[in-house]
Amino acid sequence: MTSTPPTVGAPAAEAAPRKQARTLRQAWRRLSTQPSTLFGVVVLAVVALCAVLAPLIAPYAPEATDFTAPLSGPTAAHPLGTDDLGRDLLSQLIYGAQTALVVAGGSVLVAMVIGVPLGLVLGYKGGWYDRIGSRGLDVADALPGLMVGFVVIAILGRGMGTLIVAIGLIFCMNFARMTRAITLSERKKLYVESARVSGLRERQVLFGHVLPNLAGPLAVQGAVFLGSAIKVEAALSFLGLGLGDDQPSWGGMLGVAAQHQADNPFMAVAPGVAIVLTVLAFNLVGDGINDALSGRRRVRRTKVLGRAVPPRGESDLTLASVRAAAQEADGPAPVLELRGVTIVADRPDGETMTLVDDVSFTVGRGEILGLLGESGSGKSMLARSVLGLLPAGVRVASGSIRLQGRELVGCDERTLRTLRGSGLGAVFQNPQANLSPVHTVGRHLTDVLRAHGASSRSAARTRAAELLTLVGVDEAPRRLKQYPYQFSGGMAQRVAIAIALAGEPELLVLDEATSALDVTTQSQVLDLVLDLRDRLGMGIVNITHDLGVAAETCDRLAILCRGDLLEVGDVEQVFDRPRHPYTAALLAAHPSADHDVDRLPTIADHLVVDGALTGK
Ligand SMILES: Nc1ncnc2c1ncn2[C@@H]1O[C@H](COP(=O)(O)OP(=O)(O)OP(=O)(O)O)[C@@H](O)[C@H]1O
Repeated sequence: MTSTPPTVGAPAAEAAPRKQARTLRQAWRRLSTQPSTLFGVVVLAVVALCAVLAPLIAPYAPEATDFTAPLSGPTAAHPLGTDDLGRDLLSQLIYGAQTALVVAGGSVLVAMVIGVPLGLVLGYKGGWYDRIGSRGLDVADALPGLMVGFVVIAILGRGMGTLIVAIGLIFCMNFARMTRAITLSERKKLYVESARVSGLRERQVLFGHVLPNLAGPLAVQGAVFLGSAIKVEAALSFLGLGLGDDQPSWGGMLGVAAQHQADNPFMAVAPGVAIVLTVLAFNLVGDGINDALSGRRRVRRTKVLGRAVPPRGESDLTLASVRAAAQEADGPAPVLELRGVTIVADRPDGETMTLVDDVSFTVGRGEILGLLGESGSGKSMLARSVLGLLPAGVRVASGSIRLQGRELVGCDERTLRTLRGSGLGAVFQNPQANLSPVHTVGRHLTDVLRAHGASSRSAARTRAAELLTLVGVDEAPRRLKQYPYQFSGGMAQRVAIAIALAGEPELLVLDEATSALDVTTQSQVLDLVLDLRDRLGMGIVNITHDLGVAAETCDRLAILCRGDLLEVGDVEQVFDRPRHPYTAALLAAHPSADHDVDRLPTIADHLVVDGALTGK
């Protein structure tokens, strides 16, 4: 192996405990500067203590009646007075905390159990599932919550379980909506695509990778709905539809107080204050969690790519000759074979827009083919068509994509899944975004290894450590326990490569895999790729903007421009004797330290391309 494992990961790992301590300190500092959240936490702690210690601290049993002192008002024996049956209001208030927390916790759990999986599936599947499901959510949401509660109680009868189910049903649509909305954006993230590409089942991707990333927003929503559930429970109990008279609840206490409003107005104060304070506390804590999470949210780096001037001019090459040359250059048994692939986007007006036009090339075993072209030339669409990850509304309109002779176009998701990971591996641009932040590196690797047949968790863990070592990560057993943030960019990209290799793929797709790394790390990762190619003999498609990366790593280059394949050739030929003027212009536009120029060259300065050739 030619690459020397960089040492950048080690200091990053050593810094992890310091980072965790810093995060806790920051969280505490944030909390201490939020007195409202502190207030909420204290109130909830008091309510929880009352609920847990009720049998110890309540002066009487909640149902104990003192017929000598009904509606007594505050006295030494009954500090908050008694109700119409002589039951001690302080004891009822304390035991009512149990009811409030159990009903609130239970109903939010029911709402989550129904709503979260529903939202996950709608958001992840998209398309018709989402359209029909979202309309269903709209209809369910339009029903007044209390009416839903009345119907459930009418069917199931009064009781704690019924109340929990009724309130859970009222809130489940909110959880479904929120989960759907977040999943819609999460599913486009690289870590989800990486998990799919590595061959994990849809269920594993959804519940193992997407769901843990919803934990923050769900915690905020859960806290707020705990408060709302207490309000609904109080309202139903107040109306006499909640718990039986023998079960203490704050809403029930309010209901009794309302009947004696004229002769004993004091009765409503204690349960009213308890409800208001507890609901307020849940909301304040929810806000606090939200603020803490937003404070931790990372600013993601987005790459802004300029679009070069469109090609114009003349050339002696024709697209037909390039396509023929691309096919002639084929080796005897290509791993990947694209024939006449045309990718289109469906427009809302029913028309289609061609993104990639009639592209053919092959990648041989042990060969690295570079896909070069400006931003928007169709490199990623081609790679995604191979991986079966084209975005919604974009499809392969014609042509054939064969992986080891197996046709991928028109393949169903199940077949694609078995191919991904075992036949195919992919590494994307941003190494940290490739990995779910809530799972350890070991979990990432073992999930994929289990999906590809590792016999047991311990076998998967052993193989995971071997893979980490293979990609140059030292102290693999220890690093398996660490989270992606504890890895430097270069180390995280090595982990992403290890995951891509877990299924021993025949073809590896690198989509700008080194663009986000600094020059030194980039060079180390490229060395690793070359080394792995030599040792494992897989074919590699390397998508890049970087001519230096292409020259250093690729055997052949395919030049794309506006969806057309302009030229395919050996790397020396393309660099030394470009056949197409656009290729020459692209190479000439590469900034060089040797040139003493006022203005960097652009493609427009050099370009002479025949309109017929580009087809535009
Ligand atoms: N979801 C989409 N729907 C419709 N068109 C799209 C979609 N995504 C990309 N395109 C278009 O497809 C064309 C090819 O895009 P592609 O992402 O493959 O380019 P690229 O060469 O990979 O660019 P970059 O190097 O910037 O990633 C572009 O014109 C782009 O605007």
